[in-house]
Parts: sequence; structure tokens; C-alpha cells
Amino acid sequence: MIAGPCSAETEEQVLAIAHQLKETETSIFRAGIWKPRTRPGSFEGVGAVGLPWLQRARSETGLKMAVEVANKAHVEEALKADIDVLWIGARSTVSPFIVQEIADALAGTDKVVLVKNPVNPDLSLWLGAVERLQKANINNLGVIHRGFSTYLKTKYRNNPEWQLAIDFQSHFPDLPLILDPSHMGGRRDLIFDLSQTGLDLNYDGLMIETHTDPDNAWSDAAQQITPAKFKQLIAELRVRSIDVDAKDFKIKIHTLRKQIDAIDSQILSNLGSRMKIADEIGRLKNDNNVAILQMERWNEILERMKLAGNSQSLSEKFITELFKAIHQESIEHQHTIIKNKP
Ligand SMILES: O=C(O)C(=O)C[C@]1(C(=O)O)C=C[C@@H](O)C=C1
Repeated sequence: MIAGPCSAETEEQVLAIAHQLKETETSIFRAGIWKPRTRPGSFEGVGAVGLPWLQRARSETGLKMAVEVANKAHVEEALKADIDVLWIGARSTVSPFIVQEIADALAGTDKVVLVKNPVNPDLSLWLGAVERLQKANINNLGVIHRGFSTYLKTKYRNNPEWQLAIDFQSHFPDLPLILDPSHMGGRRDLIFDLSQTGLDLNYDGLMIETHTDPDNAWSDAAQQITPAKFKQLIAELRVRSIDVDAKDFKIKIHTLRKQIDAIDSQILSNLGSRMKIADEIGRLKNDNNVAILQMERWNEILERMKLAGNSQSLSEKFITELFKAIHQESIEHQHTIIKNKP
């Protein structure tokens, strides 16, 4: 559990929050000292003067201290202050130059370094940042999933894109994966559900912004909660185990998974049959000099499937993505046919 204010504001604020969090499940206290803000003019952090506040909070509470670092100077200051955990923010992870600068400044450290996902949903940037740190011989690594920018309007400040984090994990299965529901949701009322989803997906930890007076926080007021609310939220969360030994569970899940395997094979075989028909249409189009893309027909299929999906409790988003992928594959098949048989 990592908790603490978005920003360190005053020494009193840091100490008050840390003392309240000491009575909770928190093991690491977070506080932004240098705050990268999208636009100039808002509070950009107290800077290095806040580091002694964190040192005092650590000696009074025993909590480990975490700050964000965004360049070489920040790393040097944070290491000098013996901060325990340093995290690289989403706006830094997008920049290989900055990540390299931070990695060089941290080279060989045994401090814990956490890498937030890049602002945009680009898996390679996230992987690349971790690789740069590993190359600099930094071995106490972890990652933080805080969601991604999107031009689509969603209820989240940063869209979760859960699959991207799962893809990340398949590349680095041993790195601790932490969820940041505060930045993902951007709203207090979304923190619980996001946290529970994280635990259901077997995340290793949570980073939650907490403040003694959230409404008057100097940054990100809408997404912070009081230490008391944090304590209650943690108590209500259900931590899942990856597996249980219960015989009944094992038998039931085995049977259900067999059913899924059979249905998956059926889906694949149906897709293969559909593609064979698309190939035939491709040959017909080629013989008659007809264009591959048939917008009207494609729209008709999509609308019909969305309606049918609805009655099977399948979301419009899922149906659209599924059929777009099928249509794309069909078009690629027809291209291959036309290329090979002019
Ligand atoms: O109906 C066609 O013309 C097809 O080639 C089939 C199909 C499809 O896969 O459904 C593929 C491409 C067209 O844009 C429309 C539909």
C-alpha cells in the first residue's frame, strides 16, 4: 500500500497525513515534491525544501518515503535525502531521453524505482523505460498502471486499457505491478471499483492519494480521499488469491474450462469457414473487377451484429472491435487473392 498526498504542501500537512496513515495498511508514503503540470501557472510543487519534511515523517512514523523524479537534478536531490522509493511519472516515461537521463543518474542504486505507464497507450515505451533502468543495473524495479490518455470521452481521467497492462506483465512477469486508481479515475467515487478490479486482476499493490483536507488540496483535489476514508476503503476491498486447493473448486473450474476450450475451437473453426467464403467473394470480385471494400454491406453487418450482441449481453464496444478485426482480416485475404491472381 502506497498512500499520501498528491503534493507535499507544508511540513505540518505532510506530518499530519503520515501520522494518520501510520495507523493503516500503508507501508510507503507518497508525496509529490516536483509536480509536472500540463499547463504552467498552477502549483508545481514545493521542490527540494520538502525533502526534509519527508525525512522527518519517516523518522516519526517508520513509513518508507516515495517521490516522483523527472530529471537528473531531482534524482540527485532525492538520493542525497535518502528517499526510499523513486517513481518515474507518465509524462517522463514517454521520453526515452528523460528516462535515459534518470537511469544514468540512478545507475546501480538499490533504491526501489517504480515506472508509471506512459501517457499514451504505447506498450513499447513502457517496456523500453524498464529496459533502460535494467541496463543501468537498477534491480529493485516495479511498475505503476495509472491509465492512458485518449481522445475519446470516458468516465475516467485516464482510460484503464487493462489489456495493455496485462500485455506488459507477460513481458515482465516478476515485476511488481501497482495500480494507481487515483490518477486513473480522477474522481474519488471511482477509486473503490478500480482498486477492486486491480485486486481481481492480481495486482501486487495500490497507490492511493490521501489528504487530510482533500477539497482544499493544492493539486488534484477531486481525486484525493482522507486517511479515514482510505482505511475504510482498504477494509472493504477483497484480496483474491490466484488459486485455492479446495477440491470442489478445482473440479468445477476444470469442467467450465473444458467447455470454454470447446467453444473456442468452435469459434475458430467458424472464423475459418467465414474466411473461406470471403476468399470466394474475393475471387468473384477479381473476375468481375469489383472493389474489395463494400462500405454499405460492412455497415449493415456491423449494425445487425451490434443489435444481436445486445441481446446476448455483449457490449457494443466489444462487438465493434471483434467485427472490425474480422472485416480487416477478410479484406487482407481478398487483397492477397487479387495480388496473386491479376
Ligand atoms: O460482402 C462482401 O463484399 C465481402 O467481401 C465480405 C466482407 C465481410 O467480410 O463481411 C468483406 C469486405 C467488404 O467490405 C464487406 C464485407
